[in-house]
Amino acid sequence: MAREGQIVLGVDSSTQSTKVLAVDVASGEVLARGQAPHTVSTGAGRETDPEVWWRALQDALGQLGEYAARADAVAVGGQQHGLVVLDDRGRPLRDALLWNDVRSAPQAEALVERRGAAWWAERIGSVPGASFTLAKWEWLRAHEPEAAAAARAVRLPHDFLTERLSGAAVTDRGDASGTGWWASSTGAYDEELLGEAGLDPALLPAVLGPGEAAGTVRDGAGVRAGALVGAGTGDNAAAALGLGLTPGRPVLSLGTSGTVYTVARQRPADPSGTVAGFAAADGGWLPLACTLNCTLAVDKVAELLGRDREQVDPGGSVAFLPFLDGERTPNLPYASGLLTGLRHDTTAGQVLQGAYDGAVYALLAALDLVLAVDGGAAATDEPIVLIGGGAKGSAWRDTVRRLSGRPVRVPVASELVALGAAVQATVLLTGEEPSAIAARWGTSEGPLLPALPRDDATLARLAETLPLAG
Ligand SMILES: Nc1ncnc2c1ncn2[C@@H]1O[C@H](COP(=O)(O)OP(=O)(O)O)[C@@H](O)[C@H]1O
Ligand SMILES: O=C(CO)[C@@H](O)[C@H](O)COP(=O)(O)O
Repeated sequence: MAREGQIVLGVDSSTQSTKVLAVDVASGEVLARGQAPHTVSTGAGRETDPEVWWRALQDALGQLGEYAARADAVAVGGQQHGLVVLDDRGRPLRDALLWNDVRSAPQAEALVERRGAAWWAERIGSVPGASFTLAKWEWLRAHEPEAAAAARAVRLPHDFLTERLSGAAVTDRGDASGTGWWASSTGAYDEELLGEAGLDPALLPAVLGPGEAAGTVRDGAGVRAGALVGAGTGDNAAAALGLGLTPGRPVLSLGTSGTVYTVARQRPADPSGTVAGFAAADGGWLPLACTLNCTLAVDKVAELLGRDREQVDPGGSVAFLPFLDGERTPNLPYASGLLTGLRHDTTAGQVLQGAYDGAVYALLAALDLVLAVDGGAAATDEPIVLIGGGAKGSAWRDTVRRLSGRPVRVPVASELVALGAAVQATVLLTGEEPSAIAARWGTSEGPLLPALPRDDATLARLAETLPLAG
C-alpha cells in the first residue's frame, strides 16, 4: 500500500541526457524534474565517459530541490547495450562504447557467422548486431587488448549508475538481455559464450529478478542515504513499465534511437535479426526493433536545409533513406544517407518530409514482425503509443499516422523511461504489480489522434528504393 507523503525518484540516463523525476507514490504526481546533457563523441565512433553520466545525474538531482533528500526509493533506466569497463576501484578504464557505435559491425558479423543466426535467435533470443555489448567487447579485445585485459568489472550504463548509488554490482534481466551473453533460453549468463569471449563471469554484475532491490543509497550519492535502490533496467524496458504495457499494444519511441516494441507472453526468437528478443523488466518479454537514425538524423537534415524541424511540405516524389549513422534496422551498418527522386519542383520542405518518412518507414516495416511474436499482427485499429522526445513534434506525429494508417496515442506524461524507473522504485515500497502502479498513476492517458488514410504511394516509393520485409 502507498503511504501518504512517500516519494520516489525515477532516472532516465539516455544517449543525449539524464532526466530525473520526483514522483508522489500515492498520486503519481510529478513533483519536480531535473535534466542535464551528456556529450557523445562524433566521427567514426560514439563514446561517452561514464563519469559524464554520473555528473549529469548529480546535476539533475540537484534540480529537484528538497525531493532528492526526501526520497524513499530510486531506480535507474539507462540506454541499452553500452560497454563500460572499470578498474578495481570502479573507475572507467576508457570511455563507454555506446549502442549506436557501429565500429563493432565486423565483430558482430563474425559472431553470427561462427554459430549461425538461428542458433543465436534460439539460444540467446537475439541475433547480435553492432549494438550488442558482446560485439563491443570483441571490438575492444581486437583494438585495445590492454584495456580489455585490465578490466576488473564490466557494466552496462544503468548498472554503472546503480552501483555508484548503492555500491551493489547488479543488473536486471531487461538490460542483461541486450548484452548478447545473457541467454533468454535459460535466463542466465551463457558461460560457453563468455569463455569464447575471454570474459570472466566474475567481472559481470549479478542479475536481479523483477521486484528485487539492489540495496540502499550510500552516503554522498546525491539521494537520501538509506533510500531503497531498484535493480534498474534498460530504457525501453523502463518505458514499458512506465506505460503499464500489455501484450499486443505497440509502442513507437522517437529519440536518438527509434524503437518499436510491445510486450509478449512468448519468448521471441527471430532468426532474421530484425526483432531483438529482449526480456521485459517485470518478467515477460519485450520484442523490439531499433533504428540508429531517428530524431538526430531528421534534425540534421533540417539544419542542412536551414529549416525548422516542423517546416515540412506535403507531396512530391522523393524517397529519402536518412541512414546518416549507418543503420541497424535494416542491418546496414556501413550505409550512409540516400536521397532519390529529386525534380525541379521539389521543395526543401518535401525533402525534409522525406527524411521523416524514411525514418518512420524503417520502424513501421519492423512493427508487424514485433507484433507477430505473440502470434499475429494486432488489429490495425489498435493505436500506436507514441513516446520519446520526437513525440512532441507535429511532423513526427503526422508522419506516423500517415504511414501507419493507425490511430496514435500520445501520453501526456512525457519522460516515460524515468516514470518507469519510478514505477520500479515504487514496487519496492508498496509491493504492487508495476502495471497496477502505472494504471493508478494514469501514465498512458493522453489524446488519441485518429487514423489517417495510409499513404501507400510514399510507402511504395520507399519500398522500391529499399524493399523491407514487414
Ligand atoms: N518539441 C519537439 N518536437 C520534435 N522533436 C523534439 C521536440 N523536443 C525534442 N525533440 C527531439 O527529441 C530528441 C531527444 O529525444 P529523447 O527521447 O529525449 O532522446 P534520448 O532519450 O535518446 O536521449 C531530440 O533529438 C529532438 O530532436
Ligand atoms: O539500443 C537501443 C535499443 O536496443 C536504444 O534504444 C538505446 O537503448 C538508446 O536509447 P535512446 O537513448 O534513444 O532512448
